Amino acid sequence: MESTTSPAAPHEPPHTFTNNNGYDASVEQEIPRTLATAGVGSFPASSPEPAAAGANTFNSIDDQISALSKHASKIRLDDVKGDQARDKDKADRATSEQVLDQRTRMILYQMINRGIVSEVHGAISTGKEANVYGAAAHADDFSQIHRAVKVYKTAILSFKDRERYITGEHRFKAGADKGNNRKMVKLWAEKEFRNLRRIHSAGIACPEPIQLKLHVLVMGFLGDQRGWAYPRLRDANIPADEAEETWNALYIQLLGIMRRLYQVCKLVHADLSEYNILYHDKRLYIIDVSQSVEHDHPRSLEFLRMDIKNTGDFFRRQGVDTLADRAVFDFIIAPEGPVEEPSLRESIEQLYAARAESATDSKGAAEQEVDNEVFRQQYIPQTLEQVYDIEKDAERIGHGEGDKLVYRNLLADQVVLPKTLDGQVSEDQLDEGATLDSEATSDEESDDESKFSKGPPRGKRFEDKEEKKQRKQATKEAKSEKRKEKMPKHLKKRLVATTSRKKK
Ligand SMILES: Nc1ncnc2c1ncn2[C@@H]1O[C@H](COP(=O)(O)OP(=O)(O)OP(=O)(O)O)[C@@H](O)[C@H]1O
Ligand SMILES: [Mg+2]
Repeated sequence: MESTTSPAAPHEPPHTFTNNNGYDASVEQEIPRTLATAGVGSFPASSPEPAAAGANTFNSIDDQISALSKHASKIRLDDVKGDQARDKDKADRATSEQVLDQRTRMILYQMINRGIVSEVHGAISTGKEANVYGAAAHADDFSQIHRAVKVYKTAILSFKDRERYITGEHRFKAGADKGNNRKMVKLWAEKEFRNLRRIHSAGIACPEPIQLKLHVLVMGFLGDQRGWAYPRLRDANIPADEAEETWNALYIQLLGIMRRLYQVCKLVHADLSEYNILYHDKRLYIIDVSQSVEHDHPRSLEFLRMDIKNTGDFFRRQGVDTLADRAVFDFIIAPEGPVEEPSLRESIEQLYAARAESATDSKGAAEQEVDNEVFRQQYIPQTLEQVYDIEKDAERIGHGEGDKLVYRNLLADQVVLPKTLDGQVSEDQLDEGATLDSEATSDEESDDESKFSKGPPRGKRFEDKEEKKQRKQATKEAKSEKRKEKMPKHLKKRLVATTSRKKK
């Protein structure tokens, strides 16, 4: 059994878990204490609904609260052991911070009621922005499985720092109210959920997104049967005798993931490091994707460069002979080339081979570091409008020096030139007033990811005013034409009734 005293220990489950048998008896005795923190008896007699709501509404909310409160004993957060081995400060903080507010509790009760989770227990991790709790659930065959519940903190200021990830992100255009913390946090949770869904469906190892309600996200648990979460890559316990080989392979695996993330999911992680990758059995799992941005984010390439630096630094510290940051960057954003394993791995191997053949190979580590530094300082334009001196760059291309441009790989890509990828119109464009309302989308949201597909520049702000007017007029006329052809309701009813009678 893994020991929690080792820095490489996975997160310890807070309760002894027996398959099909829930948690051991010692835990049950703690319930009264939890009930007290849950404040079950102290739910307001009536909910602070608008005055317009009638007495019936109050009653039904009361009924709902008392019905859901029966699940109070299934939330037991007192026992926080998860982080102790890894970070004592964090574990201390956990004890004071794990008390959930009433809104969060109600969301969890509702999820328990719907069977999304059957119990929520101690924190796997407590952080500045979110706590992640372990949870149990019943699988389709009634066996017990584990889930993870990420609860974003609604009363935090640190989300304000995140503004750089939002500005320019089209999915945040509607609904982002930077003055409203709760709303912002809800958007972050929603963003993480959507990103996870996209990453998961691209076959990249990550938690399976299961359910989202406001600031509470339920996902698949990355850990073993007994409820031990996999360690972060930073804490991975790799035996010394296979360290070199394993670290090299993991580095190559990660480059493949980054390219796939960029090309298939159209995302840049934007906080990728050994802290946001979990490790198990030679496999990397990508987590914490709430800040991940789309291609059209004005700083996505800058974030990509940062991800390359952070992960490269980590692997260099493990003794891996890494590729130059610029080579990795080019590999990830090149529109041509494979996006599937094992071809991804093969093309990385080719990069190593090409490096070995090239004249620059004689460069030592120090020189490579200089190259990396130059690359990190370089300005990366994201769109044509941002190109600093377009004439000069065009001249360089004319002189056959196009390959010196940082954005050369983007020249053929839709990121730079505002053209349609495949003529698809994105959902955003269809629905001007689209909001990222998780309440409306979480439960019933279809798996249709077309709203994320890249079309021409987002929004109708690129549209000419006159064109816009004409378009609106045309839509209006088309609608009124359609109305003319519409069969009056009473006639339609009669027709339906007679034809169905005939069938019988
Ligand atoms: N699906 C999961 N399964 C198992 N463990 C998880 C899962 N998701 C997260 N964790 C654990 O919880 C920790 C925190 O998760 P995450 O990185 O998503 O939160 P965070 O946004 O970084 O929180 P903060 O920034 O506030 O620390 C991770 O390092 C990982 O150990
Ligand atoms: Mg994290």
